[in-house]
Amino acid sequence: GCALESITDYTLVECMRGGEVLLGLKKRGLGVGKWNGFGGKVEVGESAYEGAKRELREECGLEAEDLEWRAMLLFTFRDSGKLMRVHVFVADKFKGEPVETDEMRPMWFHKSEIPYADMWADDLYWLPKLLAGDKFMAWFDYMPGGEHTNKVVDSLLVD
Ligand SMILES: Nc1nc(SCCc2ccccc2)c2[nH]cnc2n1
Repeated sequence: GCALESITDYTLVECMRGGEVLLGLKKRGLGVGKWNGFGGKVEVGESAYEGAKRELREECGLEAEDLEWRAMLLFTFRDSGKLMRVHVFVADKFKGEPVETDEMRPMWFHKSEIPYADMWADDLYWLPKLLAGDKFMAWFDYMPGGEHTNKVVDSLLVD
């Protein structure tokens, strides 16, 4: 096995409105060409909560009133030895309309029409749980070929 070099904290915000979820088409960087929630690295000196609000604002201009923490996703990448710890929040109160930026092209999708074929492969395993209102932790282990095995998806009984 390879030693895991380092852990990096990221955020991911799923904005919900009347049965729809706001996704953005990533225009550059990690996950380019995939639809995803809004997020990025947690910066030194900020909390995951503050980082989530900042990334949402930077990536589509939405100002979330309050975010609810709902999941923690661990991604291990065997080829690089990197470990991503992603803090997932849901927002259903926000000001403004989403706008396209050079990072993301935002679009509302009905919960029954999520474009999983154009998203990270693991999203199929955990996004439905999030949309169902669950709180959970999950670990996805990515092999060099890009395949992943879902090691653990564990519902949390926290409130
Ligand atoms: N949905 C989803 N998101 C990510 S990274 C999310 C955090 C991030 C990182 C960098 C830029 C923007 C957002 C994933 N990684 C592996 N599977 C994944 N699924």
